[in-house]
Amino acid sequence: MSEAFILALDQGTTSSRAILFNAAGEMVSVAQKELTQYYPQAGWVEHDAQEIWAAQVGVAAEALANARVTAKNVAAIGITNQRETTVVWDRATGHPIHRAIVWQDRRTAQACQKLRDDGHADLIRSRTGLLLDAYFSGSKVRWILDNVPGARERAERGELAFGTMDSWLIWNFTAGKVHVTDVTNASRTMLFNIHSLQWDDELLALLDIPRSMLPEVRSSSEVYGHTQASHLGGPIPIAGVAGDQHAALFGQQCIAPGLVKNTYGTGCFMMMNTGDTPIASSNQLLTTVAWQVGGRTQYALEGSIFVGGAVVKWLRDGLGLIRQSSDVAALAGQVSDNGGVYLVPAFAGLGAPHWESQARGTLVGATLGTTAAHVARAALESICYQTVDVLRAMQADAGLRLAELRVDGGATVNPLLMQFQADVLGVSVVRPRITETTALGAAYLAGLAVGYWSSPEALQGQWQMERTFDPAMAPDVAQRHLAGWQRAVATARFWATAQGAD
Ligand SMILES: Nc1ncnc2c1ncn2[C@@H]1O[C@H](COP(=O)(O)OP(=O)(O)O)[C@@H](O)[C@H]1O
Ligand SMILES: O=P(O)(O)OC[C@H](O)CO
Repeated sequence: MSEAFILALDQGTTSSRAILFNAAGEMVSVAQKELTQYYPQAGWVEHDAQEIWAAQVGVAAEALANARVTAKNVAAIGITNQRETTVVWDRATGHPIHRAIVWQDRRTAQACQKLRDDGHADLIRSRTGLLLDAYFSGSKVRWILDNVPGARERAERGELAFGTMDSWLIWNFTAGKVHVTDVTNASRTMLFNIHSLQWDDELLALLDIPRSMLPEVRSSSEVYGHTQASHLGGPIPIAGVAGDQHAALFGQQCIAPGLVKNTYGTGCFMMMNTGDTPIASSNQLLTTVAWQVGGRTQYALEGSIFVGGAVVKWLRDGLGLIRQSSDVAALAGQVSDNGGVYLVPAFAGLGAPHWESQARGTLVGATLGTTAAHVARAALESICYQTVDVLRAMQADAGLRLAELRVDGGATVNPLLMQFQADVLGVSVVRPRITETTALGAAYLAGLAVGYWSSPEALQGQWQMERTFDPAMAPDVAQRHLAGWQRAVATARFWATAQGAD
């Protein structure tokens, strides 16, 4: 038989990608399509689920065509996806009943506050490992049921299905025959008990969500179904599913307890493998399922930063300071430091470890001497400071000090960002040869399920370092920067609480 490949589908916040990998874990071809972002009101973010499906199947076909590979040479498909983003569709027609509500969307912040005021936060934390926040899918599903006319009645009659993007794509690839998700995506819904690995009836009752809407929960590495032949020219087993941050942890080979990765995409997501035991955080981090592979469930601690690389998109699209994202390094590089300017990019509230949902973007320290270059620098630095806050919380929870931080994601191409990250962390930042580790992780999960690779351990030789950024800043200078950042965060929090906020 001619060479076989694994196709990874990475359905991200800003784009849908398809990447074909060979047995050595090398990228053979890539196709990508940007997604439309809808901002119908301040704090709301939506996606068109039909556009996502069309884009995903389109890039999958393109990746195969680019490599002149046909479906019969694809051993399996692995799916990885932006997590929490919520779509509800009609089981009979397959049509979404509302645009997908994206993880960044804050429309349910008040509803979550009400649940907190009513004393439900501890129950949610103990069952799901999550903080009670609008970030997760649960309150978004409820919003759709409460706001789309007739939705609740239809859901109660069993006519509607809920899913995150993995479920939605599998449903479409299998023409509505398979309605599943995996444990990692389920663990981000605020409806899933991470200890029993089951949907939690008490939480479903609390959020008034009928169980009949929910997908069946499966492991992260098994055959869920086959693609309809019409989509990619032949049936292909879909054999791996994981939320993108979980897939990145797997792709970075962080398969042993204590290993940590940070992904710099739209947001920044740091995860530490904690092994077979879920660790409850004392520092406002999330406890989540890392993956379930070969009957073994591993857990992770996570620090979720809502605005990471998105701050660069904001410099480009919101402020018009740069024409393309890659221009940011040159603009920020025009000045040797931030000139006392700090930007807290709390555009969607602050995530870990602050969890201040009412915070908004805050620029402090500007003078008449402040230029666009200082703002660009402050924007890049904000990604790094947020990462320091999360890493400190994680080290405190785990009781260890990290030797190095493995990084990946779109923004890691920026050397200025990576060097400043090492400087303020005081820890080496290690960039692997393949920074598409999210897709690679999904490919691994799928390949393991169909015997394309024999075991997670057998993959370990594939991880290769491309470049290490060692700390080069004097510790007292780093401390001064971090102190400035802390004051800026305090200002953002004051702004949120003093106003009563909206
Ligand atoms: N040179 C750069 N410097 C910093 N950030 C960048 C650069 N190029 C792209 N980005 C940011 O990286 C993000 C895209 O990364 P990606 O991993 O594709 O994200 P996602 O999976 O969230 O869609 C965007 O937010 C973009 O602004
Ligand atoms: O699409 P990304 O890479 O920004 O990841 C989004 C996260 O999964 C949201 O929790």
